[in-house]
Amino acid sequence: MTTSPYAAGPDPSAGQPTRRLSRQTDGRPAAPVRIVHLGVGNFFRAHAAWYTERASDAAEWGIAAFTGRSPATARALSAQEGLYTLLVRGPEGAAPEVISSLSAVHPADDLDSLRRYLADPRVSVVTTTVTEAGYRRSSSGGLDTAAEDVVRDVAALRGDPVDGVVTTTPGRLVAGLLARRAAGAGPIAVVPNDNVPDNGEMVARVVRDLARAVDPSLETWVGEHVSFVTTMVDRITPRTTADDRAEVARQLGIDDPETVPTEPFSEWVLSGSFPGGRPDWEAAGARFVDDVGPFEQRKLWLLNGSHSLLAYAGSSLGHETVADAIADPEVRAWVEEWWDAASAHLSLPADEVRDYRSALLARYRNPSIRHLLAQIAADGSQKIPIRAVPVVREELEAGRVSRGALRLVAAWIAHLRGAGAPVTDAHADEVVPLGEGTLDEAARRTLEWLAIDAGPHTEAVLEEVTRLVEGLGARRSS
Ligand SMILES: NC(=O)c1ccc[n+]([C@@H]2O[C@H](COP(=O)([O-])OP(=O)(O)OC[C@H]3O[C@@H](n4cnc5c(N)ncnc54)[C@H](O)[C@@H]3O)[C@@H](O)[C@H]2O)c1
Ligand SMILES: O=P(O)(O)OC[C@@H](O)[C@@H](O)[C@H](O)[C@H](O)CO
Repeated sequence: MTTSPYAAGPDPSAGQPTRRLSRQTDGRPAAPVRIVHLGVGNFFRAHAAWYTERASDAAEWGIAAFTGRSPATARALSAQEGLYTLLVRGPEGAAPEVISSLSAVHPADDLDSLRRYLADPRVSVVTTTVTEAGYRRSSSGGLDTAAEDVVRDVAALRGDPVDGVVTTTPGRLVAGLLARRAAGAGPIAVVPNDNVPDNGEMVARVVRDLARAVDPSLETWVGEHVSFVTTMVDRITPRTTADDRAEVARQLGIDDPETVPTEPFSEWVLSGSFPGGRPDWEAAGARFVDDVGPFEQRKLWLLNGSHSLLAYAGSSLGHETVADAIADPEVRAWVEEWWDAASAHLSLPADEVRDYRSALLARYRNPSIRHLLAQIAADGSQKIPIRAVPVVREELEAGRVSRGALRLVAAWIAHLRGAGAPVTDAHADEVVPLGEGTLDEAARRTLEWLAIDAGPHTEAVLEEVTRLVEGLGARRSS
């Protein structure tokens, strides 16, 4: 499906003439919009948009994508009529593919278009990829009703359910669902594609909480008309670099500022119903199962957990990318130790776990993927509780003060205390102070914030965490 379309454009690669993407020359018309997506980041374009492109019925399923916040991506993608290049980077080289499944791209604040799409009975799926922080959850998992933007959204929709101006993802979903209910447009599926356990129930909860706050009868309508699908998503997709854009120019003669680099591996496991229909995503390799839980636990603990360990421990040693960090024998040993701790609590056959671990090592070592540790380090407040804490707790329940599991917590504490990648966190005000003061104080405060109650092992856990933070510091200065 590699194509070479274009209208004249600037040249990003040393004098070589290049063209810009356009549908006229690409030859593929935009499919009718039947899917709405919120959050047009790189991952969505490497994953759900790619599966939709590859569905056997792709010509019937166009996506209207909305940015998460800023309008820049909508402007850039609209200028090329939704087309963009996916650059699949494997160890053997890079293969570009022009993706055409985005039929329209809108800025986040184009609420009229969002409401219009959701009021259309032909639209039957809403997907989201807005990062863990985008769902505006409180630490209890429900909607953060104290957050200022959430308070504003509730007031706006109470005051004007038809035109109220909202900014959060739950607010935008509820605004769209109000329009759908008013139009009698029928049932719809909401499909979150972020790395959050039980993400279907997670988004159901914030939507119901916000719906109830706006209009209790809407919560009932949501219960009857909206299916929340749970997913496990996997495809390592870094930020775009100038090299990616130049590679596309070199291979296809296209200047595509919206190029998205990704790896060859991809996985999408879904559970839930689609009452209004969906694309034939299985044709592209998606799997529909009764229970996503075991897949999700395997991926979140083994992949994302080790990613976070690499991000905090690896960056504190001066490594910049996943490939750099995993090449450091000591860091690799820490990853193996983390995997040993996590693997003990996975409900999957041992040989499957072993194969998954060795496949992960190969993916991390992929020399043509430049995945920055600083990107993975962002929003630890949302990630450590789901990536590290369950394994620490399982180990404690098995009577073990697990060095392999606690190192991830220790590495995050070192990060909060200034080591390695800078702290970028939606809850920085809350978590940066956790790392302040003496190391003992920081460890106690952080374990309490993470609700790690080690009971009789409390002092042993504190000692281990302190030793591990010091160990990282010692390696740093050696
Ligand atoms: N990149 C990967 O390798 C990968 C793989 C699997 C899953 N994911 C999931 O995808 C998410 C996005 O990753 P990405 O690589 O596309 O990142 P990205 O930075 O390219 O895109 C993030 C998107 O989320 C939106 N967003 C961010 N904060 C938001 C907020 N508070 N409210 C609303 N929208 C918000 C942004 O506007 C953007 O559209 C991750 O957080 C993760 O849960 C990523
Ligand atoms: O995307 P985040 O920020 O949730 O986490 C960073 C990485 O661990 C993650 O993006 C992985 O690359 C991805 O989950 C692989 O499928």
